[in-house]
Amino acid sequence: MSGNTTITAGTLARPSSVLKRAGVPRVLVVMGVSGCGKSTFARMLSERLGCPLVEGDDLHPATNIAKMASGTPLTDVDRQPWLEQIGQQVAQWIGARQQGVVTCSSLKHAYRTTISGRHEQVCFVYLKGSRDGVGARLRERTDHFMPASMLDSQFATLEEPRDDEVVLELDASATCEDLLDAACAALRALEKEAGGDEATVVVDCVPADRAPG
Ligand SMILES: Nc1ncnc2c1ncn2[C@@H]1O[C@H](COP(=O)(O)OP(=O)(O)OP(=O)(O)O)[C@@H](O)[C@H]1O
Ligand SMILES: O=C(O)[C@H](O)[C@@H](O)[C@H](O)[C@H](O)CO
Repeated sequence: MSGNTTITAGTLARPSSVLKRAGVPRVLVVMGVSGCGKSTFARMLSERLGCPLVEGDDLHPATNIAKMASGTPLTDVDRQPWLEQIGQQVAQWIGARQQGVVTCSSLKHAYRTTISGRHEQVCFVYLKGSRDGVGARLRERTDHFMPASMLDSQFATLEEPRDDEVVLELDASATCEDLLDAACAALRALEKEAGGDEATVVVDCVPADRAPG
C-alpha cells in the first residue's frame, strides 16, 4: 500500500488537454501493451467505481487467442471484429448513459477511434509501461495465454495516445493501490472542474483506506 506516501493525481496520472476540456468521462477503456497491468487495474477500478467491468480478452475470437498463444502477433484484420465488439459494448453503455470499464490494448490510434466512436465521454486510461518493467511482469506471469515473447511486437505496434485524444495516462510502474488513488483523484478533479454536473463516473471514488466499511 502507499503507506505514508502522499499521492496526487499530478504525479502518476496525467489527463490530456482534450480530457480536461471534455470533462468527466462515462466509459473508461484501460489500454496498453500486454502485461502492463490492464486487467488487474481495471478490476480494482470497476470495484471502486461500482460499475460493470468487461474483460476485452473475453471478446476475442478463439482463433485470435490461439494465434497469440502460439506466439504470432495479431494483424489489423485479426483485431477488427474484436475491436468492433468492444466498440459495441462501449456504445451500449454510452447509449444507456451507464458507466463501464473495459480492458483493451487499443494499441493504435485507429483502433481507439473504432472503440470510442469519437465519443468524448469515452476515456482511454493508458497504463504507460517501460519495456523492462512490462517484460519483467510478463516473464513472472504464469497463468496467461500470452507469451512474454510477444513483448517486442506489442511495443512495435503501440501508437501512444496523443494529447488531442481523450486520455488519462498513468505510470504503470506504480503499485495498484497508488494507481487507483491517482486515477480517482484525477477523475474527481475533472468532476470538480465540471461543477458536479450530471453524474458520470466518479462520485464515490474515495481512497480505499478512507472508504466506509
Ligand atoms: N501495478 C502493478 N504492480 C505490480 N504488478 C502488477 C501490477 N499490475 C499488474 N501486475 C502484475 O503484472 C502481471 C500482468 O498484469 P495483467 O495481467 O493485469 O496485465 P494485462 O495488461 O491485463 O495483460 P494482458 O493484456 O496480457 O491480458 C500480472 O502478473 C499482475 O499480477
Ligand atoms: O492487440 C493485441 O495485440 C492483442 O489483442 C493483445 O494485446 C491482447 O488482447 C492482450 O492484451 C493479451 O492478453
